[in-house]
Amino acid sequence: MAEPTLEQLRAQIDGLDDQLQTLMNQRATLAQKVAEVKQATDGDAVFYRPEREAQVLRRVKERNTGPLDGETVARLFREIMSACLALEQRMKVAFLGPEGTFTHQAALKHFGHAVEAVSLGAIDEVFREVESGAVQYGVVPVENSTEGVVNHTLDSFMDSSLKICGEVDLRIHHHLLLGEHTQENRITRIYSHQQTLAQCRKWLDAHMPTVERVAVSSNAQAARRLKDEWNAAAIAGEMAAELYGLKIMHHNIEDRPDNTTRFIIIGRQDTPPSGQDKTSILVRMKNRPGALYHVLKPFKEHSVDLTRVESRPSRSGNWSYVFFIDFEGHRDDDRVGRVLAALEQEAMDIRFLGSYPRAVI
Ligand SMILES: O=C(O)C(=O)C[C@]1(C(=O)O)C=C[C@@H](O)C=C1
Repeated sequence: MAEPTLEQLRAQIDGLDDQLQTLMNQRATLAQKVAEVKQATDGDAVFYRPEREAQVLRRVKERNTGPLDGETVARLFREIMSACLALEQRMKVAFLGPEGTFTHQAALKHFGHAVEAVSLGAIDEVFREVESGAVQYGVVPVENSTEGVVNHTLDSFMDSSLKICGEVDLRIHHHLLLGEHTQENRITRIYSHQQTLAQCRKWLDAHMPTVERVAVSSNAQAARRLKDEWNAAAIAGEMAAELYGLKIMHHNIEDRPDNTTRFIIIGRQDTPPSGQDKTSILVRMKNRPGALYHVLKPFKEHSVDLTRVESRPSRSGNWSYVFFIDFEGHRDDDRVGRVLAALEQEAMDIRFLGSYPRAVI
């Protein structure tokens, strides 16, 4: 039989597109009905449901047979759900700005593009806006695989009652960016966030040892500066390059190719179990010998896997320590309940920061 012609193949694509569009609208109509049910059962209805979204996306990946890869199909479904949720409620999500930061990218990766993303200047402002209800959720960086924790975020939790309701992992690529008037051999200054400069230290030492490195408040801020400056370069990601119309002179100049940053989503509600969850807590201990041992023992005894332990001096006196701990499981799981009960006996104070679905995309 003869191969189908271009016209025939396109006619088949048109037919499938018609069906896809009808199905997407049917799905959206169901989401609107879900919104009515939520509103009927609760006057103060919560429309965004992180546990359900994680389950939907996991199912997408599990049933996928290709040729599109699971990650790609999940991203498409991410956008469909984002658009469906926007019909239920147009959500405002604050992030550590300015626009074009990796936190901005993380916010859109997690919520899709149908939310109103609100850029704020500092991590504690993001916390404040979520607390006041001016926005429903916030996105802040928490941990970087090269430089460790983002201290501002951990500190903000010490004074806040907000809950973690999700996490996002982002592969971070840094590029050397130039404005249109600057020649590479004329660069005298390089702007970037202090953590980014640290993450590209080896590349900078090898290729630009004499150029001054200037730390600014964010990579996007560094990119934005190039508009008004000559003989300067910035290190930032692709989104900042696009947003501020800059040339990428050198791609992927980060010292470690597996450089990832972890972000968290903060909100005001608790999240029910999704089946594959993590929990974060803050534990305050007396500064006595073996404090860390006493914190970790219950996890071993009840076979709960830790994913991160950070210790910080407490700000409320010299005699206590604060541990930020992430582990596998949900607060409603029996094993996790037993660990928390055991920690209650050991600690001066425990604060539950949230149980939330493990990142899916
Ligand atoms: O299942 C729900 O609760 C819905 O509102 C539907 C839906 C979806 O589009 O699948 C939309 C938003 C929620 O965050 C979760 C899922």
